[in-house]
Amino acid sequence: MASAAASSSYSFAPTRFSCSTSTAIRSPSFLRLVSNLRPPFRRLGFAGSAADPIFSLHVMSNIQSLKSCAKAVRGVASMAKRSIGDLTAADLKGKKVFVRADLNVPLDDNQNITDDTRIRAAVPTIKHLIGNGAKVILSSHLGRPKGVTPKYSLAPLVPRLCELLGVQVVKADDCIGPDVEKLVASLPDGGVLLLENVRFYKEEEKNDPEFAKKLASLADLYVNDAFGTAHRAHASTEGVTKYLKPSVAGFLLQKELDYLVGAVSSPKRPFAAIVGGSKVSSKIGVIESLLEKCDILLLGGGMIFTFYKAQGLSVGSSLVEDDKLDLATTLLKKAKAKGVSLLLPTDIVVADKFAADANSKIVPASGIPDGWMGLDIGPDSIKTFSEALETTKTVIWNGPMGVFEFDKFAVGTEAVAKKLEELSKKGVTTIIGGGDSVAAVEKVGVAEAMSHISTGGGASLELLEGKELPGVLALDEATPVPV
Ligand SMILES: Nc1ncnc2c1ncn2[C@@H]1O[C@H](COP(=O)(O)OP(=O)(O)O)[C@@H](O)[C@H]1O
Ligand SMILES: O=C(OP(=O)(O)O)[C@H](O)COP(=O)(O)O
Repeated sequence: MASAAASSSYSFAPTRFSCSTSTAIRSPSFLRLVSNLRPPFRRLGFAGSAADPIFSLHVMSNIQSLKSCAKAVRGVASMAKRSIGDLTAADLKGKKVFVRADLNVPLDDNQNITDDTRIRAAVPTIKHLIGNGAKVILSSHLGRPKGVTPKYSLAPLVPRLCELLGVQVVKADDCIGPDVEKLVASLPDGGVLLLENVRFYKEEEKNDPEFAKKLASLADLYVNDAFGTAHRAHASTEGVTKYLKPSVAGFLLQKELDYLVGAVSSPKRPFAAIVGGSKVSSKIGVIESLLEKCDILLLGGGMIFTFYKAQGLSVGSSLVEDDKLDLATTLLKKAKAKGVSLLLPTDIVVADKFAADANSKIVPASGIPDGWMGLDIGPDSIKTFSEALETTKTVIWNGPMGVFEFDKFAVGTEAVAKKLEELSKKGVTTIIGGGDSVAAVEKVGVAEAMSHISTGGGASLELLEGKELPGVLALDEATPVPV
């Protein structure tokens, strides 16, 4: 399992080259390869910005240099998935495109969007389709409804979508059926129709073929940009691809794969991974997989106490998984055997109870008193971790260093977030692998600085574990690179 990501069947290789073709490529590794080419073999035009890095690199180059790039990239990634950038304007003009996005955003009690990150992340793909005169049929789930549930309607998303896209978005009351078909038929080129929550049908999560066929019948081609749901084999993420060709990746999905597979599989070194969060059991796969690739592994969060106990230290009333002590020992041995520098915190902030107003003190890792629980890493550990990260070129972070929801125990997590901001500004590739780490960098206000922040918690975890995502696997394979 550990090396699965490196040899994954979906990845970031450029999909086709020809002497006269302008090929859109989005891949940090590819950018590095191309930037290493000497002029006159390099003529590059960039679109996008570091702050909104849907990298779009248009390479118009000498065929010989493209062949050498292709060869080198193929050495890293075996098979690529076809992406929206591979479709020409003629492929899109006037076509009905079924776009599966993950617009599963948090709403408050008044149905106001409290974080629109996922909507903003879906915009580049939709705008590209609008700009090329396609008719966009936009689909998503929201929450986990059991049947039709007004609270989970996608209606509250319409104003924000209109605002971000700069066009009128028509909202359907269903996602299949005659009324939807009529709305699709009246959609102008460049128009956007938002279907109702696809999970209002139980057939969606069952990946029911008949339901998938009904969704597919609405459109001419399929774009999957729902990275956050790509680990689900549902009708709108997987089943539909059997009935709609071409089925390609959107810009967001492509970018997530570029970073979480591409940059992690062939990182600029030294490559450091920071793994935290609550339990070892939820991160075993990630740690094992990253041990195959990284040079430095920094561990924090609740999981460290299982490692300490495995080494014979007292952990007081800290979170421990007693059934994972052998595993912790195995992971420590594996790191040693692989020459990975695995660092555990040397000091801990302990609390007398699990509460925001708990009494706290800093103790060495070997001196956790009975009745006290470790809720954050201490200042010495922050210093050691910061120094270890100083010379890195790529850093991936998954899981907070402590109970960052309580301000008193958020110091370690915030220090790591700030260190990553500093490194990012120096050109280090910084990847935040979804989940609570995203909340942490947002809380600290350093999200903008990061190279990539994943929009999928579960999906990014599965990718980092080296698992293949059904929503990605189902997409068309890219045309092999002619060399
Ligand atoms: N020392 C600790 N003791 C108990 N819980 C912790 C500790 N450190 C971190 N946590 C908790 O871990 C949770 C996040 O864990 P996890 O879901 O594994 O991370 P992520 O969502 O980033 O993948 C947070 O709610 C945080 O409070
Ligand atoms: O929010 C999501 O996942 P995440 O909480 O793991 O990031 C996705 O929209 C997937 O939702 P699901 O876990 O209900 O399939």
